[in-house]
Amino acid sequence: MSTVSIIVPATTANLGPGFDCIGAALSLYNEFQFTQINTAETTLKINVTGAEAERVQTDESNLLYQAFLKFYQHIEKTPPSVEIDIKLGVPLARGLGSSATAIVGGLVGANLLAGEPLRQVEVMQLAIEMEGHPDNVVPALLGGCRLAATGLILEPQRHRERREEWEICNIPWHWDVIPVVAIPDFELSTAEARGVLPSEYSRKDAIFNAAHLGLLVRGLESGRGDWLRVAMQDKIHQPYRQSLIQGYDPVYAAAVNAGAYGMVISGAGPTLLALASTTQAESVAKAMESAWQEAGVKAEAKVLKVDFQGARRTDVEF
Ligand SMILES: Nc1ncnc2c1ncn2[C@@H]1O[C@H](COP(=O)(O)OP(=O)(O)OP(=O)(O)O)[C@@H](O)[C@H]1O
Ligand SMILES: N[C@@H](CCO)C(=O)O
Repeated sequence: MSTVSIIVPATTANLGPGFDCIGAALSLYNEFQFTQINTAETTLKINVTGAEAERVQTDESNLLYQAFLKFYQHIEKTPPSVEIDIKLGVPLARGLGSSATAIVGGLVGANLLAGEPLRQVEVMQLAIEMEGHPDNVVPALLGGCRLAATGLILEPQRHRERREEWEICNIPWHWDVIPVVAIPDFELSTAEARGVLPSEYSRKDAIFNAAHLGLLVRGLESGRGDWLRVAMQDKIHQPYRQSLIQGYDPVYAAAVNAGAYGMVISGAGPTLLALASTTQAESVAKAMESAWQEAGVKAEAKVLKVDFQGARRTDVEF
């Protein structure tokens, strides 16, 4: 009987101007344990613990198990019978990549149980295909802050039109840029938050986001607050989603007045992410939590760290 235990970090996607292309892994974790059971027919048992455990499916529709099945389908092998233990540490539908932890966790767990027939880049490709955008699953798998660009590779010599490949680059994160998340007690599904976005944008908005994403990358790398203050703005998703998050404006004002470089929606929300210096992070967290409570919303603010390791085994010492 084989068992593998892994943890997968939460992630915050977009970081303002990097819609669907940049994200960072954070020090909040979901834990997954897979125990292979030797039985004739394929059976499944899923146990879920932690806050909101009752919200996670325990049958074959479970997203972690769906990723597990996708892996075995990809390697053209019959999936083994398995008992899965899920310990939740990442809140659901809050913009912290809970679905990405399930997709990455299912694929990584299956790869480990199967003796690692796939390389990490192949697992990453399957994860992006499942989620539909790279900015949560890539940092959840690899750790750190990651920028993903898809290059359409022309292969004229083979008369094949295009092969889409992802180019992933690590974005160095300065030690004095601290992620502060304020997690409200209401939810906003990614599907709903994507549904309010326009399908086309002006050239002016496209140029605005291109410039601000470049400045964001340099600001994260250098720790320069003057660059981050300007960089954390967006024309692609924030203007359409802010109204879905009750209290956005007062929480933004409180965060900046408490010394944050800036504040954005974490992923598709409703969690709000502020970036602050080490000395300001705690006061920014308190200010965001108080502002939301004054707006009538119960929220919990946490000063986190960037997780630079990504999904990893916890049952063996390396
Ligand atoms: N740890 C988990 N294990 C198994 N399934 C999960 C887990 N987390 C989320 N899911 C499932 O993934 C699906 C989407 O979850 P959720 O609503 O949290 O994702 P979302 O809308 O993408 O929001 P976010 O990714 O910001 O958390 C739901 O069916 C949920 O049950
Ligand atoms: N880029 C995605 C992230 C979802 O977590 C969105 O904002 O819809």
